[in-house]
Amino acid sequence: MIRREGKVGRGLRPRSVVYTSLDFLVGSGRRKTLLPLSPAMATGDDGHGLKEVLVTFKKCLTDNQEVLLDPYLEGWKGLVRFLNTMGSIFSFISKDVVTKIQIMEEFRSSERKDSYVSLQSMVSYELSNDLVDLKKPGDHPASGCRTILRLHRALRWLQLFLEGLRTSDTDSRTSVLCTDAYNASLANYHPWIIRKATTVAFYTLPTRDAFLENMKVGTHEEAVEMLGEALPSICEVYDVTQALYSQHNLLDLP
Ligand SMILES: CCCCCCCCCCCCC/C=C/[C@@H](O)[C@H](COP(=O)(O)O)NC(=O)CCCCCCCCCCCCCCC
Repeated sequence: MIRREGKVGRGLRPRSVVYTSLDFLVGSGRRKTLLPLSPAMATGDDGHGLKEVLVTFKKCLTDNQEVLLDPYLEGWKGLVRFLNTMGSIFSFISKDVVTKIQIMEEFRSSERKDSYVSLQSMVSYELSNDLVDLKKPGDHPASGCRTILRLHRALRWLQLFLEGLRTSDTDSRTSVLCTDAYNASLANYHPWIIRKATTVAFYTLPTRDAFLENMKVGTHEEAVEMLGEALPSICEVYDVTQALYSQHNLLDLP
């Protein structure tokens, strides 16, 4: 049983994250139907630790600095599995990520799949074919460019949170680390209601020690060491994507 830091988590009954139309749907609201998840993705119980997940981001970058979409999505799927072990209060967040992963996977299995091999090829293909709503929502509400932008902003949160976790004292509160990382990144793009729900969910996060254990990487020291090894590739993927989006003026897509 994971020990919780705040009051909100007490008395929570674990339930597997199974998406139904009755669940609180957050996000664009453009896709109301979610495809069923594999049991591992739904419960988070795949027996793997966070190391394997974070290492996946290493595989994203090619020698010529292209970000490959398949490992990028694999990394996100692993993060969703991990998030699902944190309790059902986070299901509104994992649902949103799953929806975005599914949008991207559909591109990767469409007849235009070759245009979505990397973020660079996706940007080039979607822009040259006018497939992106640049100023306001229009005919392309779920373009690859805007969908990846949402995940890209979340990757910044992950980077800041993991760095906080890595460098903090043993008695630091994960809810504070998480809130600080959120306020410095994603919160700037979320409306009040999402910020509120998110901050409440953060209060249920386990203690730093329990969190490190849940990563299944070995001792706390080993977990911290692993974060130090994994973070540079996450930062690199973030920086390359940021430069790509900045170069094409895509950082504010609606
Ligand atoms: C471990 C605690 C996890 C805390 C997660 C912190 C991130 C909080 C994000 C809150 C998102 C709320 C849900 C809805 C968001 C959408 O409105 C919004 C905009 O999308 P739209 O333009 O299509 O409408 N979506 C987004 O901004 C994307 C959010 C993606 C959140 C990804 C969170 C991944 C969490 C992975 C946890 C893994 C932790 C590992 C650490 C060791």
